[in-house]
Amino acid sequence: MAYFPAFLKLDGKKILIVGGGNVAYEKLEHLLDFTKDIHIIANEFSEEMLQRIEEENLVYEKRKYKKGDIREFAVAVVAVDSIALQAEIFEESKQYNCLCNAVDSVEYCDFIFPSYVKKEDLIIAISTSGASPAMAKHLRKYLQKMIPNGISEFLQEMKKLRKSLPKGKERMKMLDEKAKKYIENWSHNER
Ligand SMILES: C[C@@]1(CC(=O)O)C2=NC(=C\c3[nH]c(c(CCC(=O)O)c3CC(=O)O)Cc3[nH]c(c(CC(=O)O)c3CCC(=O)O)/C=C3\N/C(=C\2)[C@@H](CCC(=O)O)[C@]3(C)CC(=O)O)/[C@H]1CCC(=O)O
Ligand SMILES: NC(=O)c1ccc[n+]([C@@H]2O[C@H](COP(=O)([O-])OP(=O)(O)OC[C@H]3O[C@@H](n4cnc5c(N)ncnc54)[C@H](O)[C@@H]3O)[C@@H](O)[C@H]2O)c1
Repeated sequence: MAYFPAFLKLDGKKILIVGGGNVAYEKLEHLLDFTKDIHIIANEFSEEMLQRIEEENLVYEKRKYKKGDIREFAVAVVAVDSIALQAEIFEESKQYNCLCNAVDSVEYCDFIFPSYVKKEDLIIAISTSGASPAMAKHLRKYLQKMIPNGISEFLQEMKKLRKSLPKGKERMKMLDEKAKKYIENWSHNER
């Protein structure tokens, strides 16, 4: 079965990253675009990871993962170089209703990280269902070049209009035409 694309609300949800290497750093960077409530446990941390942790004032522990560590977390990202530990934490996560992502095997993932383009309110998520993360990355770069930066202001304007005008067919028609026109003029909009 394919993955269901959903946008997860992280407010009030505690995130645990296990691992302090290159992949943990990439996952941390992506999570930081959406939440600061991140706790990290690893027996070794890379320099860049430690620097980012300090910049963001995150809680971290330099030690081995131990059973039960995920208890208080809503989401766990297991970025360690051991498939056995990824499997173990995934199994454990079921006991605590914790959503788990394991970086080496979709078998041990409740969800996978998409590649994404983010321009304030606009978020476009891309997934290849794990078939080719490299392809997801290049498709992201392609879309990033295509979408004008001005889209953030355009979305703000649309948001204001939606709030200020009364609900109904007329508002729907007007918003639909404005959005259609914006995309038709894509090439004239500032990149
Ligand atoms: C999109 C992105 C988001 C992010 O990380 O936030 C992401 N991987 C990215 C990059 C990337 N990852 C890898 C390469 C090397 C080239 C290649 O293998 O293609 C590159 C490219 C690079 O780094 O240049 C290697 C790799 N990745 C996974 C495995 C394990 C396996 O497949 O078995 C291995 C093999 C390890 C090995 O054996 O060496 C697994 C996963 N990686 C996913 C996400 C999930 C599926 C996403 C999907 O396809 O829908 C999934 C299933 C789980 C997860 O991580 O959640 C991010 C791009 C962000 C961006 O730039 O936009
Ligand atoms: N999903 C992806 O996007 C992706 C991309 C490339 C590689 N990978 C896979 O990700 C894995 C990690 O790669 P990396 O380059 O970050 O490795 P790394 O060796 O740089 O980092 C591994 C980290 O795991 C920590 N660790 C290991 N056992 C631990 C334990 N018991 N308790 C706490 N921490 C522990 C280490 O201290 C270290 O910080 C590899 O197995 C690789 O195949 C995934």
